Amino acid sequence: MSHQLEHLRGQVDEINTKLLELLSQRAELVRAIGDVKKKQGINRFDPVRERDMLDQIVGKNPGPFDDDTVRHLFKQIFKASLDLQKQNHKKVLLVSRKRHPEDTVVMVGDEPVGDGKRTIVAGPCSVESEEQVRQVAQSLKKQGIRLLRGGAFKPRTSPYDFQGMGEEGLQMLRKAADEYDLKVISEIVNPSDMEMAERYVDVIQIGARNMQNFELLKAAGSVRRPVFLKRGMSATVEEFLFAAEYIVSRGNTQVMLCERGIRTYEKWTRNTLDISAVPLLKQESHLPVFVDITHSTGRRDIQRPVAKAALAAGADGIMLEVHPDPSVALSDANQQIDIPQFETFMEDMRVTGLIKPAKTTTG
Ligand SMILES: O=C(O)C(=O)C[C@]1(C(=O)O)C=C[C@@H](O)C=C1
Repeated sequence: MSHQLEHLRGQVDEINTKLLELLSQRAELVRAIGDVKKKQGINRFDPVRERDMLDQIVGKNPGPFDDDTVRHLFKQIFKASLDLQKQNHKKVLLVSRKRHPEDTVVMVGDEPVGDGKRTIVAGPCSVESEEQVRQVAQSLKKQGIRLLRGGAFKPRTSPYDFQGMGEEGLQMLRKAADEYDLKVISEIVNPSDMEMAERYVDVIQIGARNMQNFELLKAAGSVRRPVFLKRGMSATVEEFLFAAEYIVSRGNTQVMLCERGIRTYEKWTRNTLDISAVPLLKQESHLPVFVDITHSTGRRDIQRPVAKAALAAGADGIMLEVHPDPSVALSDANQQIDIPQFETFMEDMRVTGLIKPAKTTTG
């Protein structure tokens, strides 16, 4: 490099440093302005002030930059300043990892979830009979799985479809779970049912259709049971986290998140599994993250690779539907797997090393 070029660059370096110092000083002042504005309830963005400043600056423009370029450069500074003011006042959510860097381990009775081992939640879409639930519970026990799911209150698209067995269904789930030392997870759709649900279930599920039912979320925030919150079918990841915040901000910190596919134009799957939501949720939040492989795909033939993808992407667990005879199921007959298929599925998961071998084989 010639001496002359070196010298000129040296001068530019010095100016860069000065500019940065000045920009940082400006940023501190702007931050302080932001605080004052917040206290006084004034809008952060002030186009009139920006226009005045630009006019003043351009009026003093000595060149060689033309006025438009100067305007553009300063507009970038105003924009960055505005962002800084916003950042300063953006509330850090309770569900955020910024607030709580360690993973939350949710205790479902004596069963930890989110502690590093992968958790499987399985069971029929709907509770249909004592025998049906019992058969599935027995199969879970054989696989060393502790969390039994089953729908008793079914929010269905059509009002003419099976609506679930209600409290009687919860009783059946409890009975089967107690027989095989399992934990019950079931969806509650009405805030006034929370108290009743606490008698039968170990985990309250909030379904996709209710993810933004704020009264239900508040009610779930007040119960002494962990909550399994499913992502709404059209909810953004941010909206999903805000829904979880509703629960946690009411005092219930035991929340698990479940990605269950979102609605897109794709028709070959029931929903589109948003696999990127898994690492995003793990990054942004400290709560355990699940993937519902049944609802996200709506088909049996791709459940295994999807389960593997979910676990490889960092999910703490997966949820799937198992029915003794799916072809006669009262809901979601096309997507549930039967018990032999479930056993093969579990075997495959173990071979990959993603799921640990079953501890218990009795029952
Ligand atoms: O002066 C203000 O009210 C500010 O908030 C500061 C500032 C700036 O960067 O100068 C930032 C954003 C507003 O749109 C206008 C000006």
